Amino acid sequence: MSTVHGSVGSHASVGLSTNSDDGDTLGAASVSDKKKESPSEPQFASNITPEDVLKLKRITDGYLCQPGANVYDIDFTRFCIRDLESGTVLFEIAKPLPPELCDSPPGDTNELDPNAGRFVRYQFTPHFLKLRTVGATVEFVVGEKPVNNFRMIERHFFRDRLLKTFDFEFGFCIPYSKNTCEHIYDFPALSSEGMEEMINHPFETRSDSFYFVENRLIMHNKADYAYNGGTIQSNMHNEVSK
Ligand SMILES: CCCCCCCCCCCCCC(=O)O
Repeated sequence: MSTVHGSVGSHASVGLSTNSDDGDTLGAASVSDKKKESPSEPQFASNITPEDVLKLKRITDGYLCQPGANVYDIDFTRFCIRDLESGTVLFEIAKPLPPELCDSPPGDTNELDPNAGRFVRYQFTPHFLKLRTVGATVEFVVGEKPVNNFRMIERHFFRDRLLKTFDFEFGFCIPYSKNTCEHIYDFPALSSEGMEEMINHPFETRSDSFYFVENRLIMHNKADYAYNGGTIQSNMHNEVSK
C-alpha cells in the first residue's frame, strides 16, 4: 500500500487506509462501529441535516449514516496537514492501491468491515496543541453525479467538552473530477491546564466529521487523538482504518 509521511503525525478525512509496517509508518487498524447510541442521537435518520449535527452536545457513539449513503462515490485519495506558520508538513497520507494492484492477502478484514475507512487514530506530540493554524489539504475524486454544495462540518471534543466546530465548503464538483482544496483550521484557545489534561488522557479527544451534499448527510467519519507522543520520529505511528 502506498503511504507517504511527514514529521508529526496524523491524517484526517475519509477513505484512506494503510498497512501496519513499523513504528514510523501509518498502521492499519479496523475499528468496529460501536453499537450504543445516545438517546438524542438520530442514527440513520434519512435526512440528517447540518443543523442537526451542529446541535449535538457530544461525540456520537455510532455513525449517523451508512457507508452506502455516499451515492456520489466521493473518494478521498490524499490528505496532508501542514503548520501554516512554519510550513512544516505534519502528516501526509495517500490512499492505498486497490487490492488487485497490491499484495494484501485475500480476505483482508478491512474488506469485510463495512465501517473500514471511517475511523482514524492520530498520535501527535504535545507541541501540536501549541500550533495556531493548520492547513489540511484534501484530494478527492467524485463519481458520475455532479456534487452541489459539498460541505464538511467537523466537531472536536475533549471528553464531553466541545473544543471547536469547523465548517468548510468544498463547493461544486463536476462529475468524474479530481479535486484538491486546503481548509484552514484556526486552533481554539486552550489553557495550559486544558492542554495538560488532553496530553495526559490520550484518545479522549475525538472528532466527528460530517459530510453533506445539498444538506443531506452522505458520509460520517471519526477520529481520535493522542498528544503524548515522544519525538517527532516516534510520533509518526498512526492507526488508520479509512
Ligand atoms: C485541539 C483541537 C484542535 C483542532 C484542530 C485539529 C486539526 C487537525 C485536522 C485533522 C482532522 C482530521 C479529522 C479526520 O481524520 O476525520
